[in-house]
Amino acid sequence: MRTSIATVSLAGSLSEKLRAAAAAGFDAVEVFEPDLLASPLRPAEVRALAGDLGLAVALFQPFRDPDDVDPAAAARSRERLRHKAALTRELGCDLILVCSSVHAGAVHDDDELAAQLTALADVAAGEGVRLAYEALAWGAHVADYRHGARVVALAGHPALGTCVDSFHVLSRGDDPDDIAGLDKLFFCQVADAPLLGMDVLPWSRHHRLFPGQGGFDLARFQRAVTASGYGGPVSLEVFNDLYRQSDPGRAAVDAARSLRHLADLTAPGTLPAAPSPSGWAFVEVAASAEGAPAVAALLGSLGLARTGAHRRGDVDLWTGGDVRVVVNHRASAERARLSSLGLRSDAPQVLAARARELLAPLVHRPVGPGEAEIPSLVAPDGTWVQFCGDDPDWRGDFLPTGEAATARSFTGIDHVALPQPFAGFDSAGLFLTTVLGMSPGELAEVAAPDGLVRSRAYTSTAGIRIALNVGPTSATLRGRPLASGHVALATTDVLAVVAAFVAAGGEPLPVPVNYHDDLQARFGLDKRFLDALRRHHVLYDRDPDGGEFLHFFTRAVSREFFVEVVERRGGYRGYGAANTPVRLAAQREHPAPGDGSGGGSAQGSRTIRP
Ligand SMILES: O=C(O)c1ccc(O)c(O)c1
Ligand SMILES: [Mg+2]
Repeated sequence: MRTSIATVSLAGSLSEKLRAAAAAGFDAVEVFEPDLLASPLRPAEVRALAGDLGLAVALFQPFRDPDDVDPAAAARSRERLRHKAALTRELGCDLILVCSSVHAGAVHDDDELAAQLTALADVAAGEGVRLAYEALAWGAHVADYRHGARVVALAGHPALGTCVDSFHVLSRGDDPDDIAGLDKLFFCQVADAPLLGMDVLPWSRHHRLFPGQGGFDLARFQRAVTASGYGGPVSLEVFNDLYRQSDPGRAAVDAARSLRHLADLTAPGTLPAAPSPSGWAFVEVAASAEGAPAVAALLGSLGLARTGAHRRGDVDLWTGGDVRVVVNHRASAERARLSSLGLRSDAPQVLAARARELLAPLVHRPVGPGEAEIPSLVAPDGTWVQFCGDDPDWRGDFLPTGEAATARSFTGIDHVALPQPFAGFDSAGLFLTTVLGMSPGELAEVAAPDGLVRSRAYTSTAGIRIALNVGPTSATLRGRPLASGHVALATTDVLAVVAAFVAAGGEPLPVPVNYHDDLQARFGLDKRFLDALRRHHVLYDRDPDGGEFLHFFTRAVSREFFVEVVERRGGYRGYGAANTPVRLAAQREHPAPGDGSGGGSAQGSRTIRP
C-alpha cells in the first residue's frame, strides 16, 4: 500500500508538514490549497522540497463548486480550473480533487452536471491533469459516492474519475462494498471518526480521526477499495481540531501508525503477527528521593514487602500475593508516578519487531552482568512498556532481601490508569490498540469539581486493563491537577485488606457521608454491609447483571500516584465510573503532599455568602 497524507491533517507551515510526513515514512502528500496559499514557497519550490524529502505530490485539493446553473459562472469555473491545473503541474502532480457542489447555484440535473464536468475534464486534460470527483456528504445534489460515480460514468471522459473518502461514505451509513465495483477510482482518502449524533459538516471538519481511533469499520471500506483494483496511494485526510494544534512530527507518526495497522487489517500478515501480552509482570513507580519513602510506606502498609533489591541499587522490588511493584529511586522530577508497565509475553522479540514496524520508539536500557534484556518501548505519554519473557526472568535482576510479604491477599494487578495530556488521549489510545492489540471500551465522561474528565479503558484478551484519563481543559487553565495515575490491585476480600491497611497505619481516601447515604437509597444494601463500607471508606457499584464492585483508594502520594484496591464479584466488568466524581472531589479535598494547587481546605475556609 502506498501511503499519503493531506497537509490539512498536520499543524505547522507547509514545509514543516512535508518534513513531518517524510520523517514518518509517508510516500506522498495531498497539498491542501490554503496551505499553499499561505506558504512563502512557490509551487515549483514545494515540488523540489517534496522531491528532496522523497515525497510525491499525489493530489492538489480542493477544487470547490465546479458546476453552476448560470452558464457565465460555469465558464468562470473552467477558467479557474485552467489556473489550478497549471499550478498542479508546477507542483509535480497530475491530479486535482473536485468536490461535489454545495453552493446555491449547484446543478441538479445529472446530464447537465455530467456535461459541465466533461467540459472541465477537457480543460484539465489540456493541461495534462486529471480530475477526481468526490461526493461530499453534504453536497447539494451529489452526496453519495454511487451517485458521484454514475455522473462520472455519464461524462465518460478519460480525465474524469472518482475519489472516495471513507468519511463521506461511512458518516452517512452508506454501504462501502459497492466501491469494489467502481472502474474509475482515481483516489482514495481515509479518515475515522467517533460516532457522534451531529450534523455531518461540523463532524467532518472538527472530529475526524486517524483509522482505528474512531467507530468506523475502515477495514471493510479498505477491502472494498482493494477489491476495485485501485493501486494508487491511500491518503489520510483528517480534519481534527486537536491534531491541528499538535506537534506535526508526533501527529504524523500517529497517522503512519494508523495506516500501517489498517493495511495489516486489510491484508493480514503485513505486520509481524505477535501474540498479545499474556499478563502483568510488574508495574514500576519512579520516585524522587523525597517521594520514595512515602511510596515505601504506602506499599508496606498494604502488606507488600521489599523482597528484592536491584543489582545496581536504587531500585526495589515490592511483592505481595501475585503483585509486583518496582520502585525506582533514580527519578528526578516528580515525587512519584507510574513510569513503566512490565507485560509478560511469550514472544517479546516478535512484539518488539511489530512495535518497530508501527513506529513505536524502542529504548535500550544498559544491561549489566546477570540482567535480563527486556525489549522496551515508549508510549506517547512517556510511559515505558516492557515485554518480559520467561527466559531469562527479569526477576533475576533483583537480589533477594530476605524479607517476606505479609499479605497474600492480592490476586494480581486489576488495572492501571494513566493520566494523559489533553491533546494526547487519542494518540495514546491508538498506541494501545495497534501496538499492544488491546480493545477500546466505551468512553466514560465524569463530572469532576473542575470540569469533565474523559476516560476510556482498553482491555486485552489476557485480561490486561489500562485506563486512559484526560482531565478538563479548564483545570489545566486554572493550574489544577489533571486526573491522577494509579495502579489498582485486585483482591477477593477488600474489607479485610482495608482493615489491615488501616491497622498498619495506612490512610484510605475519605469518602463523604452523603455518598454512602445515596448507596443505601440506590441499592438497598444490608445495613451491616453498608456500615462496613462506610467505616472503611469503601465505594460500591453494581451492574445490571448483579456483578458487584467494591473498592477503596489510598491517599495520594503525589498528583500522579495513588493505589486503588478492588474486589470484583459476579463478573463485574466496569471500573466504578459512577464513583469517579466522588473520588475526584475527595482528592481535591485531600490533595497529595506538595500539590501546590490548593485543595478543599482553602475552599472550606472561604466565607460562604448567601
Ligand atoms: O470539508 C471540506 O470542504 C472538504 C474538502 C475536501 C475534502 O476531500 C473533504 O473530504 C472535505
Ligand atoms: Mg475528502
